[in-house]
Amino acid sequence: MAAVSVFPSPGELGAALARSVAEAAAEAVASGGRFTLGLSGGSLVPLLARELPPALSAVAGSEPSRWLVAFCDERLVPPEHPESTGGAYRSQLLSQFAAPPQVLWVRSELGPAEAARDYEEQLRKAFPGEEPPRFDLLLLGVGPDGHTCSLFPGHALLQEQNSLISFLEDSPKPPPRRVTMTLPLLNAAKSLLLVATGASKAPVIKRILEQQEQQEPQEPPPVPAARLRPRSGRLRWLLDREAAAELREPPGP
Ligand SMILES: O=C1O[C@H](COP(=O)(O)O)[C@@H](O)[C@H](O)[C@H]1O
Repeated sequence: MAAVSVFPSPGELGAALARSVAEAAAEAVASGGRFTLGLSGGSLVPLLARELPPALSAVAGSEPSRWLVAFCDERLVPPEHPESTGGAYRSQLLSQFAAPPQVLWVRSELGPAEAARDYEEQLRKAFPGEEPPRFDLLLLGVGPDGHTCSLFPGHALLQEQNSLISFLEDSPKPPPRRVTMTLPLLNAAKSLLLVATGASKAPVIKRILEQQEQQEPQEPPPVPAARLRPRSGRLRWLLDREAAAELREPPGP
């Protein structure tokens, strides 16, 4: 069963999220020399930009210069476009680091298929000998429809078994052209942290947690985020009170 923490406000959730990232970074660097982190876009960007720098200052050994950062999905728009996840992280978060991490960028100037192929190649090079690569930590969001990364309900990409990275040109949420990590890569991670805030997410959070709790489902759960079941890693949800409003017995922080 997934671990679920509920916070009184998005601010308190953000502080706890940043602390968890800083602690995971220090632990990974101490044991393996580097910290591999996957970032999602949307509401996570401003949250991390505000909370992560101070949290890193408080945890020794968590310096970003020892990190490898990748994006869990990317919208195929120019980096300066307001919808670019990489562009948003570059201007809002990475620009705050004195010594930046190594970053795997999705090359949005390429067509979708070529951008996905190039990004998968970058990933494989960054994790030599690991099949599939196992990120230390992936930070994931979830939309009100239950999508996570750019994996949308009912989309054929949910069936992908072979590629680590795939692309779509028909995202129901604009912009339509995107590159995304696939379920085999996501579920290989050592740790997944799912973050959701706001009342618009409450109904889907209830559905996801119910679907995730099924031990051996007959069918793969229809909601994409409910298919996050790390093979041997940890999965933890961070919710604010509004997103957790429909849970029967909301847990505490
Ligand atoms: O389109 C996307 O949506 C999800 C959820 O975003 P949020 O703003 O509702 O948190 C996000 O995780 C993903 O990276 C993004 O491309």
